[in-house]
Amino acid sequence: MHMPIDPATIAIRAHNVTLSLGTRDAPVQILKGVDLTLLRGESIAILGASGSGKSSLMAVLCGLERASGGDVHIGGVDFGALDEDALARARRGRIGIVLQSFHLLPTMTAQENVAVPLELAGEADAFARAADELRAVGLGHRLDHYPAQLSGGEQQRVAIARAVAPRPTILFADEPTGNLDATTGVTIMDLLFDRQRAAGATLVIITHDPALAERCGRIVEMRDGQIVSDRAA
Ligand SMILES: Nc1ncnc2c1ncn2[C@@H]1O[C@H](COP(=O)(O)OP(=O)(O)OP(=O)(O)O)[C@@H](O)[C@H]1O
Repeated sequence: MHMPIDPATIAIRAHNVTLSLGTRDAPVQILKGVDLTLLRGESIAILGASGSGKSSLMAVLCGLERASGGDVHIGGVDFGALDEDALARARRGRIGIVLQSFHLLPTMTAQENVAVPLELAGEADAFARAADELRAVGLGHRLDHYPAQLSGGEQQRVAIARAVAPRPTILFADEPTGNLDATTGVTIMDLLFDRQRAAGATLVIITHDPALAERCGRIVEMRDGQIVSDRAA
């Protein structure tokens, strides 16, 4: 028997989500009716072959891409009903994203990269908070370094600090260790789980790596734009 889920425990609820891209004459059905409920504080791996729709699903779940059909509620807010400004406001501070290729701003120091989003979110002590977050990922001695002066693993630590600093309720990581060697990758994942737990955030990790997926509490598998399995790890 299924127990009903308390709505207060839901971080994201996607219902019958479809995504169609391409041109009007040649549309491509990328997501084909995805139902997914993610709970507060849980960690979920989204596993699937290249082209199965993992990144597209993430883009829809975090409001970067609008679903063509169905609906996405994040923290109880219906993202489909928001205009662009309201969507940007709703995303800010609520959603953190870590990508494979770090995406740090090259003209800003590590501390500035972390502080600027905090300032945008209206934090009064953004630079002090940024320094604290960088210390928490072991980069207290690299505050004034520019991305080009940091190793790949260090850059990903900055990206994690930046994503976590605004205390998001949901953290997305798309192949976060894809550009790192295996040992650095494990260290980075340890940090990501550590910071997730500290923030009490829901963590969604997109990966090809079954070993990494097994470290999450739950594994969702995609194939050809659909979820084909959803199980506890
Ligand atoms: N703008 C677009 N127009 C048409 N098709 C697209 C567009 N963006 C993505 N696709 C297609 O949608 C499918 C899903 O892509 P997506 O990037 O979500 O897959 P993925 O599972 O994340 O793959 P990977 O692991 O290789 O990153 C692919 O077949 C891709 O070619």
